[in-house]
Amino acid sequence: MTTDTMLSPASRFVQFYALTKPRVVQLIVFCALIGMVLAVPGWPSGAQWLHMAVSCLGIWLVAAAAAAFNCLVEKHIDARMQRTAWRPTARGELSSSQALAFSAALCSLGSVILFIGSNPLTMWLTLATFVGYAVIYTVVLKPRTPQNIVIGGASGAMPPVLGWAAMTGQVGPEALILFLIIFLWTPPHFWALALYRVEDYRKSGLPMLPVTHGSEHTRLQILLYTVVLFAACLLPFVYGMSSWLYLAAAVVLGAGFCAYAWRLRRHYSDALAWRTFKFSLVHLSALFAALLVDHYLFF
Ligand code: HEM
Ligand SMILES: CC(C)=CCC/C(C)=C/CC/C(C)=C/COP(=O)(O)OP(=O)(O)O
Repeated sequence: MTTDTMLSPASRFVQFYALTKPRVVQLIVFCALIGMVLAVPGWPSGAQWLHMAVSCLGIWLVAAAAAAFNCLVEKHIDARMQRTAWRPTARGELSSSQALAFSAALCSLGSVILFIGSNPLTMWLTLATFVGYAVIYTVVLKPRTPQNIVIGGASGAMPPVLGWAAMTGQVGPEALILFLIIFLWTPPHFWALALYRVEDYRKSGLPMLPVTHGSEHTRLQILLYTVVLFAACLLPFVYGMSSWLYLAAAVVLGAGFCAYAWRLRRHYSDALAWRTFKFSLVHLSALFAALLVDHYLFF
């Protein structure tokens, strides 16, 4: 085993970077950016682009800090699950103090950037989101209730609210509509993954829905949430935030998610659950991309 002193700086960087759950945080920041874009009528000025970039950096840093704190808190749980056992904290390659210092540094830097480069409200809301995910979800809810990801999903749904606040200094109804969409998207997103990882979660001792209530109940919940999500995704058009282009995307993507959920309910397979999980990522990414394109074409 490579000792700490033998690790190159690049290898050490890779270890710390892995704690930030980069691909998750990438979509988190993209959703925050869409909140920023929708808050600014028309094409942004140079100063507004700079403001967006600085705000995205601050949000990325705090989200990365939250993910790293989650890895620290769950290192023993991660070590018991095949999907997460590779993580540097689970393998003991990074100590708890190293992970804590890394998370604290990212969170502090991100907070200062938001306070100075964006506005105090955005900093406070982002810190509240950090606490919501890293403490309320990870420490309080996750080990105790199968509703952990529904309640904890509120923190994951905050990015568009943060983006809107960054550009306006307030929280508008448009931002809350985007919050609702991600809030309703999270349960089918996660429960599809939890279905094919159910044995992993059973070993971990975590009360995820497929473990506590079984596959059939979970698949019904996924279907119910995707149907409600379909309706919620129409709200940007109904509220006048978006036009026909977005509506078409919302209908096609929402119908696709409902179709996956319906098939999963009727004929379960791990392969279909995995494809449903992967489609959830396509759904949210493409939906928010449609908001972006629609905004610049019509607003
Ligand atoms: C409490 C809410 C959420 C839970 C419990 C959850 C759970 C998960 C889990 C367990 C994975 C697999 C990660 C891995 O195996 O490394 C995952 C992947 C992912 N999640 Fe979520 N998620 C949540 C919310 C979100 C939100 C709000 C977003 C973005 C807006 C998001 C974006 C992603 C992405 C992009 C991936 C793929 C990561 C990869 O391919 O490595 N998730 N999610
Ligand atoms: C702006 C800001 C502070 C954002 C924080 C929100 C955030 C980072 C949400 C991440 C969502 C997510 C991947 C949860 C999975 O956690 P998990 O512990 O269930 O996943 P795991 O089992 O893969 O560790």
